[in-house]
Amino acid sequence: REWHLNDFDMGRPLGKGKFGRVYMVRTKSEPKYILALKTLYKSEIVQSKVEKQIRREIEIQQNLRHPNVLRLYGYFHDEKRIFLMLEFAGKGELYKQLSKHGCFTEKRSSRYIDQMADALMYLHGKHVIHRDIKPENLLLGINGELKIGDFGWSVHAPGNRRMTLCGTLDYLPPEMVEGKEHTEKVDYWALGVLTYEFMIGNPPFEDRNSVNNTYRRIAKVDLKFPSHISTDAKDLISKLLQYDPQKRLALSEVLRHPWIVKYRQKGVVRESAT
Ligand SMILES: O=C(Cc1cc(-c2ccc3c(-c4nc5ccccc5[nH]4)n[nH]c3c2)n[nH]1)Nc1cccc(F)c1
Repeated sequence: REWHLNDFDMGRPLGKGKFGRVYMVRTKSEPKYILALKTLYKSEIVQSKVEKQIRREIEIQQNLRHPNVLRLYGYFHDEKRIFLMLEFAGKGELYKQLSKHGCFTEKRSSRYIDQMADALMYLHGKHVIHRDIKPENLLLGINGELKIGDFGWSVHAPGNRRMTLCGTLDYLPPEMVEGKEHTEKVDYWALGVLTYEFMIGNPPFEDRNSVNNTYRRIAKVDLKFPSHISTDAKDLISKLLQYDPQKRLALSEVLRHPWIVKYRQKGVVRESAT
């Protein structure tokens, strides 16, 4: 069906995404749905020459259905703007929780990584590489479930698009730092970085003062753990942060890893990844 801006009651702003703002809105007609309406300005999209990327992101996200992937229900536009009807995530942005707590407990981190691995298995099953996994792109549903919210850099595998290195380098694997061909295995590396950051509060190869040194530390896999990290957690992270993409632990193995299994919510039935 065709949607228009006047189908919605406007709520409060939820955040400033890239290229535009996101508002909490509700449909006027029954059943009243709450969703996150993202506005993208056509002028900005044209100026930044990202039209193709936005089209790809819409096309990818519209066809994804997974409990840990934020839904894109549809979109519409007027002469100046494009409007995206995105799923409303009841508990907001994960990185705000991470900065509020500093870091998460092993149990909370393990449950998030369990959900991430499930979502990534689903995406890779559709030959979608995310390529931009980081706390800023994750949202939390009303029951605290994790939702991957952004596909700005996802491509159909295998990708080797030269990407402008905007944003953090912390999640880049060696093969992308070295501009080599990359596959879905870049997401395995990022999953390792994410696990580390959830538990320690900062990414493993970060050097706040020098971008070059972050590159160097990534290429060297210069991985150090604080003493309080459990052996199981260190084992999983080390098996994901392997220089050689082929050596990285497969997602199916992540889902069976002791550090993931021991914290898995009892009685939670996992929808088998289709
Ligand atoms: O730009 C994004 C990603 C994106 C998602 C969001 C976003 C931001 C916030 C929310 C929220 C939300 N819930 C909250 C609850 C409390 C406080 C804040 C909250 N934000 N729910 N859903 C959201 C979605 N901003 N940007 N997707 C996109 C872009 C272009 C094309 C396309 F198909 C998708």
